[in-house]
Formats: sequence, C-alpha cells, structure tokens
Amino acid sequence: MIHARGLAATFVTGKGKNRREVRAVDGVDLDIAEGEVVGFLGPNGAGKTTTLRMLTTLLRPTAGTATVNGFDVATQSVQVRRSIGYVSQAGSTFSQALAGDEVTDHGQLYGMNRRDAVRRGKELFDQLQLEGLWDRMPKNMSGGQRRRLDIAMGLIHDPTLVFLDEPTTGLDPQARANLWEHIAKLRTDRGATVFLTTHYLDEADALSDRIMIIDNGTIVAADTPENLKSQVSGDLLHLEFAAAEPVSRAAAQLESLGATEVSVDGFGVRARLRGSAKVVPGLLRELEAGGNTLEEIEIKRPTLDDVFLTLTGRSLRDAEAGSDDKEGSDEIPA
Ligand SMILES: Nc1ncnc2c1ncn2[C@@H]1O[C@H](COP(=O)(O)OP(=O)(O)OP(=O)(O)O)[C@@H](O)[C@H]1O
Repeated sequence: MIHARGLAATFVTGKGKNRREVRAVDGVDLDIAEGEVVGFLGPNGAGKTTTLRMLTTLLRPTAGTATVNGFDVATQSVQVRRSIGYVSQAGSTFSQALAGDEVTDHGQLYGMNRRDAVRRGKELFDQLQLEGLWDRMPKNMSGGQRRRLDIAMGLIHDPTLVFLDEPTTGLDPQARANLWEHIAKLRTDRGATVFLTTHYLDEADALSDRIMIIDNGTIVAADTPENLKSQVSGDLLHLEFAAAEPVSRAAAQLESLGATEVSVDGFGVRARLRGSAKVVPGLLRELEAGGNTLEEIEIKRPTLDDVFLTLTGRSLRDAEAGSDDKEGSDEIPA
C-alpha cells in the first residue's frame, strides 16, 4: 500500500546570512500493508506532517522515493490523489457553505456525478453521526462535528487508504473518544488502511496496529504498541511490606530475576522487570513461603512515553515543550 525509501524533505528558510536549511524529514523508510492502521507518533516539529504531505503528493520530496497504492508520488500524483482520502490538520471545510454542499462538491471534484455524491454524502453523515446537519454551516458546528465532517469529505470517493493528520487535536476528551470510535470503524467496517499522525500517546496506543515513532526527521522505532512497550522498558513493580526485614531479600530476589533500577525505600522495593506477568506469581509464592507479609503490590505497564524516553533520552512531553515553533517561511524544498 505504502512503500518509501530514503524519503527526505529539506526546507530553506531566510535569505543571505540568515539562510538556514531545515531537514524536516531525513531519510524515512516505510512499508505499510493493506488493512493496517499505522500511527505516526512524534513531538511537535518531528516531521510527521511533512512526511504525510510527501506521501499525499502535496510536497515534492527533496530526496528518496515513495509509492502509494502502487503509484509513484513524484510522477503519478493525480493517480495517488484519486486513490487516497486525506484529512488535513487544518480541516478542509469553508465556513460559508452548507455542510452537505461541501461534501457533495468534494465528491464532484473527484469525478462523481451529483446524485451519487449526494447519496454517498448522506450515507456518510449517518455513519459519522452527522444526521440532521446536512443543511448546517460548518462554522455553526461543534469541533467534533466539524472534524467528522472533514472525515466525511475525505471518504466521499470511497478510498481504501486514508491519511489523517492529527485528527483529534483541539477536541475535548469526549469528542476525541467519539472520533476514535469512528476511526477504528474505518478499518472494521470498510476495510480501509489508515495512516494517522498524532502527538497523543494514548491515541497512538488505542488505535494503531503498528506505531512508527519519528524524532528529528528520522524513524527511531517501528513496531506494535505491545512490542514497543515490552522490548524497550520493563514493567514498573512496587512491593510494600509490613516490616523492613523482607525488603532487602525481595530486592536481591528481583535482581536475580533480571530486574533493573531496583531501589529500596522504607518498607518498599521498586524495580523494572520485563515480562512481570510471568515472573511475579512465583516471586510472591516464594516471599509468602518465607513468611513475609506483603501489604501492597502495584505493577505499572510501560507507556509509550517510557518507550520514547528510552529511545531518545527525552520524555515526549518535554520534547513537545522544547520544540521549535513552525518557521512559517517560504516553502522551498532545497
Ligand atoms: N514550510 C516550511 N518551511 C520551513 N520549515 C518548515 C516548513 N514546514 C515545516 N517546517 C519545519 O520542519 C520541521 C518538521 O515539521 P512538521 O510540520 O513536519 O512536524 P510535525 O511533526 O508534523 O509537527 P506538529 O505535530 O507540530 O504538526 C519543523 O522543524 C518545522 O518547523
């Protein structure tokens, strides 16, 4: 469905001695199979949107190659565009037209006749919980409704591959959860392949079969959410005892089981342990057999933020806080 090799985009900003090159995407390889939902995760400015714009032919790569649905993004942009759905970060609705007209016009842009576009648009309004909003202007809709309208526009011509750029940014938690359901249905109900960018860890985790993490224009990891979490960092284990005596024994036992970051604090022991579900029951049995009373046990599964931290040495949230704003410059691929 999508194959890219060495995809790169360099922007030139400023003039004269202020001239600067920004390597927004720096040699990305991608292989996305039919029916996959792939989450493209990374902090602000990591290169997500730029990659997406190259794959959707909105931006010509500075280097590298990519095919989408079998079409070359550099030489067959018309075929690529006709075969995909694209929902941009900014949305594609003009506020002065009625929602139904926008969707219908969009279908006609893709070569549909008006009757088919209206029929298909109404079907999508039903599926995306936009019933009754056909004659409403998008500017009078809620953020979640507008985002669902954007998705209806992206789906009007029935694409099998859908690109969503930060679909839930700016929505409240309820509207986000609602949109997640609709995104999940793109695959389950329509068999679509979905490529979505996000900087929300929970969103990538909840929706994706596979996650690709991009940082500074380079892919730093690509795997299922579960594999990423289990390979990169262990579960965080916290055992709390009723007395001090068993604490050091438990710590030694954890170390012998391969735990890392083992630390003792009062009557408690903390450690990171891979595959704790398999190891902890035996450990508890041994501790109990030795007459050690456990007051509390807590096991925290690693999050994607732990994964990002292990890979880059920064938390995704810190990376977000420290990221540059967009340059907003002339868009000149170098
Ligand atoms: N038109 C442009 N001119 C100059 N630099 C640009 C341009 N577009 C993007 N960049 C820079 O390229 C880098 C990658 O930007 P990109 O928008 O792809 O990141 P992103 O991961 O999508 O971020 P966000 O989550 O904020 O959308 C950033 O440093 C950004 O400032």
